[in-house]
Amino acid sequence: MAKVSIFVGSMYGNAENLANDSAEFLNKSGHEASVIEPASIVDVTQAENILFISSTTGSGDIPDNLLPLFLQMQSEFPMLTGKKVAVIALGDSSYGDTYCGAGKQIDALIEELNATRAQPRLDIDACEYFEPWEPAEPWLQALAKNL
Ligand SMILES: Cc1cc2nc3c(=O)[nH]c(=O)nc-3n(C[C@H](O)[C@H](O)[C@H](O)COP(=O)(O)O)c2cc1C
Repeated sequence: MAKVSIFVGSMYGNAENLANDSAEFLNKSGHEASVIEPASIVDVTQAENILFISSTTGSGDIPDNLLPLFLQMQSEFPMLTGKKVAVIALGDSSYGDTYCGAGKQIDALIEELNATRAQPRLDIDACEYFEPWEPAEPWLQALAKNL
């Protein structure tokens, strides 16, 4: 059993729903997952394992509800050494170069913070999947084994 803190960035609820469904799935898989919202830097430093689930807004930007935490992580730079961290990015490939920009920014930051990647990032394209759960489920199944 592993404890997983889920941090979510969402404008219109897609990533939010996926975060809640992911917590339920991980709990059914025998882990102890919860969506932390609003989250502060202390939630990050105290987390055992972390799952970021974020959509992209604007032009490759991080949603307003996750941005303060992201900026705080950038400025305070809490090392994530020894923590297993994974990222699910929601986006839309019709946005071109900024596709999944928020998830990519988070992914780059956790790399700099020396996190152990539990899984390669999952990018979910709204053009391809109407329902993000479809690609997320097998990815979460693999994550549940890696925790
Ligand atoms: C105003 C707006 C801007 C967006 N900008 C981007 C973008 O730059 N890159 C991208 O991949 N997706 C972009 N998207 C697509 C969303 O990330 C995608 O629809 C996602 O599923 C929304 O999830 P949410 O409801 O959790 O915010 C944008 C969507 C909207 C409405």
